[in-house]
Amino acid sequence: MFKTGPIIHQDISPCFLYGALSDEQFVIARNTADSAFRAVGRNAENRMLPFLEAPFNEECIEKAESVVSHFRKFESVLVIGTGGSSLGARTMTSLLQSWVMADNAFPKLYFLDNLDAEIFWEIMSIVNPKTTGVIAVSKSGETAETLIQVMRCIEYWSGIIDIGTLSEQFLFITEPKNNFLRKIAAHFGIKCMDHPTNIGGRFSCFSLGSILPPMIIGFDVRKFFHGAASTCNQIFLGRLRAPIDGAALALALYNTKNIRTHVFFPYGDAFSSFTFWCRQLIAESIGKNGVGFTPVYGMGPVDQHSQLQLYMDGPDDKLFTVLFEKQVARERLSPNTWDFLPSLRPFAISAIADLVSAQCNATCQALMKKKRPVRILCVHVLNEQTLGALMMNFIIETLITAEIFHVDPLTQPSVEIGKKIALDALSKR
Ligand SMILES: O=P(O)(O)OC[C@H]1O[C@](O)(CO)[C@@H](O)[C@@H]1O
Repeated sequence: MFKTGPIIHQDISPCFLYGALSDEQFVIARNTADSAFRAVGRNAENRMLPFLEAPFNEECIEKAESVVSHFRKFESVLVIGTGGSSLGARTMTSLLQSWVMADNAFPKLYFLDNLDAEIFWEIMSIVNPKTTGVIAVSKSGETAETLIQVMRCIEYWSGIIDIGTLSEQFLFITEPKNNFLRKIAAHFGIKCMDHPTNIGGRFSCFSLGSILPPMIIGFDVRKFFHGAASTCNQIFLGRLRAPIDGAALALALYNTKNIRTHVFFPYGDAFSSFTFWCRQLIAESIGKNGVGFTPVYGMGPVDQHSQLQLYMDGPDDKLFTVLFEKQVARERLSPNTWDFLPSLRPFAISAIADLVSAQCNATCQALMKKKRPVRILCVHVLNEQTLGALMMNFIIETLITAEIFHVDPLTQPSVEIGKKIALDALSKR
């Protein structure tokens, strides 16, 4: 059964307890965030935000299902794509990868999302083209990192398998436009599936190119969609204020404390890819016209031992979002084994999950005592449903923040400048 009702819990009270922010400062920002939220609601009603509708649409799941079993036959699947054409899929996959790889039931997924000659050729030396599928995802079909890796793969595969069977192993997901990926597909007879033209990369986590790779390794996408759709409903029905209050908090801190940095500090490795996805969402959607928040990634507890000193005692210019999953104790303790070291009794009588939870709490308390603004986002368990809820929550929070700062969240015009310079330089070789 799917759980209904809010499945994520946000607590912003730590910002007020020790005076990082006053109630009055927050209330002013909350009024602004409320009217920005109403504007987002109007845009949604006018169907200008199709990605909010995406998790209500099973058609996309059915399209993915039509090719999932084909790709499950391979030993390995390479997923080529970058930015929003990879981060959503990676985030979903990271929930499963560890146990899936352990039982070998599904292909091993390799994400070629960065471009690195060493890693690319290392992966080529590991996989067997005869038993490896390739999925390339690019909305534009024109992204340099994606194209060059697709081209090298086709050359490499052609040297080993019959070129006529490339169509069996390759699949491209791209807009239905006459882009480079489509042209390559037409030339080699490779199957193409449509990426929605009206949904940009970082908002495409509920679209085919993002859901297909995790589905190949057993991700339950229906639960994921349900988590996102029910959270979307809760928010627009006024039953979940988390994204509105999150945006209000950021605005209040921006105005009163000049805060421009947003540190994500999750406890739980499974949050790691999610945080990278959030980073693109916040950076590309809001960072324009001289405004924006610089998203910073940390991971607890490990980064307590690298970044926390700065966060506690360095410049007071950051908002901290601590993400926490209530981890369950998995071990049977045998405290008597450690009777010879009485000082270690706290660890002898506690599970690893208990220590993680205590450390998360301690970090929040310590930051609060230093009057650093902290909000805590907690899920009971990080699974497909809560991940969908979290992603929807941050998408809506980002839309509200963009509305507050009068920037268009759907574009990233400045990224194009560098792309053009790189392409011009290569063309002159
Ligand atoms: O899906 P595409 O068109 O290959 O784009 C990949 C990524 O590149 C960008 O356009 C710019 O970095 C991102 O917004 C996008 O997610």
